[in-house]
Amino acid sequence: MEPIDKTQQDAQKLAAALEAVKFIKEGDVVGLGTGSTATFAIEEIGKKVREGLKITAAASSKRTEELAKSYGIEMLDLQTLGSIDISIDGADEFTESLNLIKGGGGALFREKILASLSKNRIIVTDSSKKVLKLGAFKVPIEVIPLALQYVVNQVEKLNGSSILREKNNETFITDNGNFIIDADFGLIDHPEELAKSLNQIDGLLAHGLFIGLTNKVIMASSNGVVVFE
Ligand SMILES: O=C[C@H](O)[C@H](O)[C@H](O)COP(=O)(O)O
Repeated sequence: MEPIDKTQQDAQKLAAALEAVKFIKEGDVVGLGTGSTATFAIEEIGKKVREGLKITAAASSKRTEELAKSYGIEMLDLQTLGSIDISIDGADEFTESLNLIKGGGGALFREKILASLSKNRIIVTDSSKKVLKLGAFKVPIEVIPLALQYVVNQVEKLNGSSILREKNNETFITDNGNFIIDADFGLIDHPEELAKSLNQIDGLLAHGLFIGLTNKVIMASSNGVVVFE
């Protein structure tokens, strides 16, 4: 991980986002991610739409939906979409094998659906997100409220300790009306196995381990833009 300050980080996020937007073609259905890096991409797409680019898009969160609409991007309903041509999203951590942790902003479930529907899945990041092993960033897990304690118990059986996410001293509620627990598994040696185990827990709607859901990571660094694929 490269140590960078906030200004450098924002410049890198912008550089990665601009690079990713170049992959969008006329007529594409575009999946729009959530978070500060995805926002740079959405702003750039909005600019291109105003210049005449014809695309439609689907959003991974209510925040993104509102933002995209404010830029004049024509939005489609994710619920009825059969496929997406290209999606651009951020990540909280990634490895060179293109495994990710996502969900720092709580949008992981819709982001996973969006990625699963997408033919070309691009992740945009600054250089602080690149790690050798996932897990320094706690794994966000969206939980149906009724199943909270059950899911916490099951996560403990997988050697994870959970914290219920709060925002402004209140329990954080996702766009889907659920809770998020942030689970600490330490550094994760086998993310595929952990993801499979988490998938089996009833009441767990989605976890932030994105395994095999990425085609390309575009990372900006102090040495320029690097693409992992
Ligand atoms: O739920 C939020 C998403 O997974 C974000 O893409 C992720 O947290 C990265 O956000 P940012 O670009 O703000 O670091």
